Amino acid sequence: MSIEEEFERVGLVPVVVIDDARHAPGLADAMVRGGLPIAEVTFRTEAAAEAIQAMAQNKDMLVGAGTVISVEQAERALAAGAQFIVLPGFSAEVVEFCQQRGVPVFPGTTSATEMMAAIKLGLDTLKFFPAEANGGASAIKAYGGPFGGLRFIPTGGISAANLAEYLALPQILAVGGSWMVPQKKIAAEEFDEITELCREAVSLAQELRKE
Ligand SMILES: O=C(O)C(=O)C[C@H](O)[C@H](O)COP(=O)(O)O
Repeated sequence: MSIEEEFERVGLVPVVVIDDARHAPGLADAMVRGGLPIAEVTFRTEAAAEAIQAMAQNKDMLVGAGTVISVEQAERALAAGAQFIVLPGFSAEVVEFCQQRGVPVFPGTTSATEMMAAIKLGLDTLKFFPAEANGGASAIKAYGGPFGGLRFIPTGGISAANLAEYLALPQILAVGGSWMVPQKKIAAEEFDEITELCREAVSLAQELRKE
C-alpha cells in the first residue's frame, strides 16, 4: 500500500509534538493499539529526529517528519527513518530533494499560486495549512474547481468538532491534527488515554467517511 493509500484508509494524519524521545516507544505502542498507526513528528523540538527513529522501530507504525523547512532537516529526518516528509509551506528546493530521494513529500499550500507551483513539480497531494485560518473546508471546496486533480491533507484547527466538514469533501485524502495525541498527554505518558483518543478519532473518521 502506498503512503497516500494508507492515509486515505485511516483518514487521519496525527501531528505529534514530542519533547523527549524517551516517550516515543510508549506513544507508538499507544497509537498502534488505538488503530491509528501513523505519525507526522514535527521538527519543532530537539527530540524530533530521535523520536522518529524510536517510533519507526515499531514495525506497525508509519512515521514521517513534519514542519520540515530546509533540506538539512529533510536529510536528518530521512537519516532517522522518516518514511514521508511534510512541509508547513511550499519549498521547491525541499520538494525536489525528497523527489530525488524517492520519498513522498507533502508541502503546505494555501493559495492558487502555491498549488500551481506544486503541480509544476508533479505533485498531486498537498497539505493545506493552516486550514481553519485559511477558509477551512469551504476554501478547499472552491480550489476543487480549478484544481480538480489535487487532493488535500488539511491541518491546523481541526478536531472532532469540525472533522465532518472536511471529510465530506471528495478531494480530502485525510485530515491532519494533534487533537488525538495531545502534547501534554505525551509528556505525562498518559498512553492509555492517547489510545482511547486515537480509537475515538478513527471510529469518527470511519463513520463520517460512510456518510
Ligand atoms: O508544525 C506543523 O507543521 C503543523 O502542522 C502545525 C500544527 O502542529 C498542526 O497544524 C496541528 O495543528 P492542530 O491540530 O491545530 O494542533
